[in-house]
Amino acid sequence: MAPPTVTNDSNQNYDRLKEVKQFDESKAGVKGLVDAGITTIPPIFVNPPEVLATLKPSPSTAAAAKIPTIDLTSVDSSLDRRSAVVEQVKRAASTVGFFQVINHGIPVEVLDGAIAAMKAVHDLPGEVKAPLFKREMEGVSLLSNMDLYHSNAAYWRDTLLIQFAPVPIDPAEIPEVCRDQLIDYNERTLAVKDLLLELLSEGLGLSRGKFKELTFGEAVTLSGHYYPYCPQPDLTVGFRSHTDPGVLTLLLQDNMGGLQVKYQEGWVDVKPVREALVVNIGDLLQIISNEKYKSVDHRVLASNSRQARVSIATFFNPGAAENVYGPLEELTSAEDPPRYRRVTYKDYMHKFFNKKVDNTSQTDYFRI
Ligand SMILES: O=C(O)CCC(=O)C(=O)O
Ligand SMILES: [Fe+2]
Repeated sequence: MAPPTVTNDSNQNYDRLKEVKQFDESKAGVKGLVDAGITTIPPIFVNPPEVLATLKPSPSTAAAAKIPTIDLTSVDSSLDRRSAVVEQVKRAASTVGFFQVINHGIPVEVLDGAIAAMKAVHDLPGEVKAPLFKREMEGVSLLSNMDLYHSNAAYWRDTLLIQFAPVPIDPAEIPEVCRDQLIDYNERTLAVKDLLLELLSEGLGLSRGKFKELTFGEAVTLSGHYYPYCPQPDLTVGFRSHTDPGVLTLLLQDNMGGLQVKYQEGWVDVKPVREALVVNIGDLLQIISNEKYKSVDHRVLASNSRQARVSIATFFNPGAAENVYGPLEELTSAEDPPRYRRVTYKDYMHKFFNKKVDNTSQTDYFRI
């Protein structure tokens, strides 16, 4: 592995590595900085000018029309309903790459309980959280800036990561303030994930169980994000623009807003819809579908609202890191030859964690 690079193209006249280490070793995350009462953000968080230039609101953000809300009622009991929903899912997956689902079967109390529990963990006193801060993403960990030592700009967010599968988690590892709520939420998302994978598979003309055969969704990582108050939201981001590297992401967001999707030259807001789950296509689905489905760049803005934003992203990934994925034979032809080279899930993830903050999409690195 190449040695870590720790430069910030826009501001090199300070010791970035030293400041990055200091932040890392504080084991307090971004919330710790806010609790300490900072009024300007440390230079390691300042994003490159080409990114900052895109933070201004763009004129066309007619979000609702672009990011559809799909009603999952009766997809399991009516064939007509099912084929109508497959069409809607397929259309969203092959254009904007994002949609929201309602009537997904998870009770609203479970959704609200999960968000409240996640907020409660991040709001725990610093000394209680410090032992949870670690860089290894196994079991349960608190993490701020997973790519801290490789990236050229840090972002304004802390995350509680829980690796639920394929290796089962010992529940005792999960902090008590959120344990029951997150276990419950996680279990209930699995049925939604199974259904979505079937619908997406059907949308490509594949068998209902094709994605399951590919082990999609066997790995489950729950990421509880906390985006605290930021005194200078025009200099950094809540989370950098990226595509999700895996198969499929289910996202539960609170009502604060800030998630944006890059679509047709502009940034479109993913407006919070009560009781909905946001679904987005990951890079592996774009690759195996030979780009029939789109994994689209998205980001989260930093905000100077005093109320933190909380979201829970569940990443559904292949069951084994050694699995190799490329465009499926069924989905390529002489007229539509494979657009990507075959890659192990592990190598793909490695690239994700070492990507620079710039305006390129990660899938481009694997394009033929
Ligand atoms: O917090 C959000 O709304 C989005 C988070 C996200 O995109 C991610 O974790 O990959
Ligand atoms: Fe994402």
